[in-house]
Amino acid sequence: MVAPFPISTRSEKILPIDLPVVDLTAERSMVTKLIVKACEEYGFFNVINHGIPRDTIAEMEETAFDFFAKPMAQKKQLALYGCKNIGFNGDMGEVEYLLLSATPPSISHFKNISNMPSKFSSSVSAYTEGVRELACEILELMAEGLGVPDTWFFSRLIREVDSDSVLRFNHYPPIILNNKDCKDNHNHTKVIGFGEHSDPQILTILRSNDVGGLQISLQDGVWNPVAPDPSAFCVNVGDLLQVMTNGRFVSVRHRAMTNSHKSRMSVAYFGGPPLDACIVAPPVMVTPERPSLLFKPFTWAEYKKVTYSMRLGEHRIDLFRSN
Ligand SMILES: C=C1C[C@]23C[C@@]1(O)CC[C@H]2[C@@]12CC[C@H](O)[C@@](C)(C(=O)O1)[C@H]2[C@@H]3C(=O)O
Ligand SMILES: O=C(O)CCC(=O)C(=O)O
Ligand SMILES: [Fe+2]
Repeated sequence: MVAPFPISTRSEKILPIDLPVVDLTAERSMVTKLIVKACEEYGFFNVINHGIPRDTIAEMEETAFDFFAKPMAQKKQLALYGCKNIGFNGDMGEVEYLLLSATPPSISHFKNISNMPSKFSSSVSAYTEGVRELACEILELMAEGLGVPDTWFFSRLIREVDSDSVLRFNHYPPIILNNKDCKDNHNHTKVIGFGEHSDPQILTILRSNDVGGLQISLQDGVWNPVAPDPSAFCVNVGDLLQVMTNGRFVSVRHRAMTNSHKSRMSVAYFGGPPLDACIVAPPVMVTPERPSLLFKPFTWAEYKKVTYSMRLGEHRIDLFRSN
């Protein structure tokens, strides 16, 4: 019998890892070095002492849980709500979500969401402003660490009023499976909440509750579960940042698995540039190790169009490699 949910069936090795931890209050040159190393080796790192007030996070999380607890008929009235179908090309996962445009991150913007209490718009706005600022700060530290003379080179793109950023709330309800074939060798469920993919934008700032599920793939066929840390933000390099660093930073594939007993909730801010922004590495990223541009220049509109016409797990960045 075919299970009614996606289960990972390929033979896979599961190897838990600890992500690098970056303390934003540490000495600046140490922070920039650590970030650069983490982005080269893992494409992911955790940020602590990030400055976003605990209340801002707690309020956003509470309103999101309240929303997902509503009856299905009510949730489905909202065009921004999705359940099990991811994108428009047949991808499925054991997830329900809200997908909001995060540009511009102002209270008035989120007020336009019909049927939502004003508490939702104010808490989501405050959260979005916090994570956008955090993303900009991290992008400036990255530019500094890479020796890019204009330290606003990356952050400017998501600060622009017409930047194309997105906020996604993912809720993974618990799924209990008794069959031992549905567990990996670490006794985690093999039910896929959000399938394997890389994030297409510049930088992702992800936060989850204390339920694990995120796995990254540093090597083909190997999945590395990462422990959740609700007091930290998990930051990852998107495809565009890989292009703008001429391949020095890696946009690493990842996925989210469901838990057998607890609900996982994650909130991801995807910092994206304006649609007409030209994506190309600055001259300083062309070095003896990378003597030419690895990718052809393109606009975000061109890349986004390709991304949204493809399946979640496809390697879209390969289409833009220089010959
Ligand atoms: C299947 C798809 C969903 C997605 C658009 C796409 O065609 C391929 C990329 C997917 C992704 C992954 C990261 C983000 O969650 C997202 C919002 C994005 O920008 O690219 C999703 C897209 C989506 O859910 O619409
Ligand atoms: O829920 C998670 O931890 C990951 C979600 C994710 O990768 C995404 O929304 O792009
Ligand atoms: Fe992702």
